[in-house]
Amino acid sequence: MYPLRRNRRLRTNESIRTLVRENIITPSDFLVPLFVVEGKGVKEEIPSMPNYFRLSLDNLEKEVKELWYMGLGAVLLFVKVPVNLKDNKGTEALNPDGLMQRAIKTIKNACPDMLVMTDVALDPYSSYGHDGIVEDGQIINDETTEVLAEMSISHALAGADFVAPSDMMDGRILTIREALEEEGLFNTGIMSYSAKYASAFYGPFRDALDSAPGFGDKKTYQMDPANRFEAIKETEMDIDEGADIVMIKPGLCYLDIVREIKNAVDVPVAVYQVSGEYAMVKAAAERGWLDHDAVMMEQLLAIKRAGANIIASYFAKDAVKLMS
Ligand SMILES: NCc1[nH]cc(CCC(=O)O)c1CC(=O)O
Ligand SMILES: [Mg+2]
Repeated sequence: MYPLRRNRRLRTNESIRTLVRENIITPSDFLVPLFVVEGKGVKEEIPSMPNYFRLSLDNLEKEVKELWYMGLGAVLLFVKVPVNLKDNKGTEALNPDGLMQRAIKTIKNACPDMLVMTDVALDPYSSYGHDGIVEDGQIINDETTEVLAEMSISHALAGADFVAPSDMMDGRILTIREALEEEGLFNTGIMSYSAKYASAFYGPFRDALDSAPGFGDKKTYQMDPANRFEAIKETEMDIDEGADIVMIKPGLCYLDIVREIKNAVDVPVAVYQVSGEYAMVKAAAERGWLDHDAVMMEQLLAIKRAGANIIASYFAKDAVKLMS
């Protein structure tokens, strides 16, 4: 073929590189995770997540308006629940006047078109820091899915557009879908964390919400990082049960899974670039060991190239600022 084919011709300068580029990152790729806390005027930096904050409702409102102005139109909400409100069954999760429910209303009042997705899992509400109800040291599956369904209804009634179950109980998508239908909430979407691995990359997130498991680990419900075919099975089952969007989590270490699932399914695929992935880049950049912006964009692009239609990322604002 050489010299008829010289691949470097397509790399000669930025204009030709731009012209033939296969993937680009745009603001509409992002889903922005937000951490909400009680209080007024609160904007606390999360120690293991530099430049990322827990926000009280007043600051949440400001943040959401800023995101909207930047072209970021979708958020994923997490709440930090006061310790005295935690119990084994996550009772506070169903409080119609709870922090999550107020956060949803605050956003919808301030910015009605902002797409609001909510985390559905017991861990921030659980006195054990687990994603399910605990009995004799075990995480009970079916009772937990009933609570998750009630939680989903509560979020939907408060105004959530999508609920996002992140717990990995079996059958919870069907239980949630049926419960929403029964309540007439047939327009509420479900983004399922369908292939969620038992990963060590969630550490900073658990600091952010004070939600680390009080005993054991999450390996009896989250997936084994060694497994690949299981991710497809989990995802196909969630689609059959009624998931509108599926998600793979974490991102970077699991891009083989992302591509595999993208090729196998016909629903939008989301990828969560998790807290530990964010922390690694921030830490190395603080030491001057990596170029923050270049590494950030390379990682986001790799996630998109692997097949992500939606990227949940703590870098969303940093990335969009860099584009403008
Ligand atoms: N339901 C818990 C949940 N939802 C999202 C994350 C992690 C997100 C991140 O690390 O950024 C976790 C942590 C966990 O499973 O322990
Ligand atoms: Mg499953």
